[in-house]
Amino acid sequence: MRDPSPASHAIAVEIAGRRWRVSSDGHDISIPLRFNEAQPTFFGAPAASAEPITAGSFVGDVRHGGSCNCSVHTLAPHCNGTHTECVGHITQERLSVRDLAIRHLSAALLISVMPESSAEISGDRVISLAALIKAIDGATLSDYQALVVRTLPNDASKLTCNYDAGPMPPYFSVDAMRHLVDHGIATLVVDLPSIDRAQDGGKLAAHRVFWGMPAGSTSAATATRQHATITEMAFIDDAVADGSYLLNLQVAPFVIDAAPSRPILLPLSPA
Ligand SMILES: N[C@@H](CC(=O)c1ccccc1NC=O)C(=O)O
Repeated sequence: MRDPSPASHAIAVEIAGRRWRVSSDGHDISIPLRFNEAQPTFFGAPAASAEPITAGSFVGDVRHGGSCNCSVHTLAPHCNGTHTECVGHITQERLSVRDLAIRHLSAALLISVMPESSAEISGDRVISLAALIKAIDGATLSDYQALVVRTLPNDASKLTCNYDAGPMPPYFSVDAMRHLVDHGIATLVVDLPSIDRAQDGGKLAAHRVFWGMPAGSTSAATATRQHATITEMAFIDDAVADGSYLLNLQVAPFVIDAAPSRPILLPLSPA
């Protein structure tokens, strides 16, 4: 039998003119979605649930005598766990993440950010431009197409957090988001339920900046960055070190604005 050690699977890639070695020893940074069980929840959405189908004498549950398991699953992709969204999240045009999330492989920088107290809204914590720059810690953001943001503190409570019950979750300042756009970040992955304040009067200001839209616009024609995607409610275990990765963003092919997704980080080292 061939040696199955990870080193034997090492591959080299060139991304935007830079050569990297890729380790096949990847990290899945999605939250497992356990239907009818503990899961994250946001914005008053019902929990993702599963119900066996019944048809005549058939029941889609082997435990109840069915020949096989077959359920109807109900979920709100934006609210029940890791999902990737496209500009169709905020446009009148019904654009789908299946069509727009076409960047399957990107060079990604993983950073850990400590949100700061908001100067504008007492009690809020924000990823300000200063907090972002501190976390980037001298790395060259424009070498990457993707940014993965782990917010601090980080712990397993993010796997099942009820974001409606606790304090307002942190969110990005518009300045911080402009910085990402100015440096060409097209794929953003965060462990927050939203990059904007959960209750923001419908502004979604950071979302609009990221998709290159003017404030208040709901027209896809105004979006200068239609292929940019935002992945929210990822979970990046502390065992995954800050640094460079190849990001493989796998998204369920739902023809809607957002779908459950599974970002995989494969460690990159300079070749
Ligand atoms: N902040 C918006 C709502 C919002 O952003 C939102 C609502 C439901 C599910 C997801 C949302 N945003 C996610 O990025 C508002 O207050 O109208």
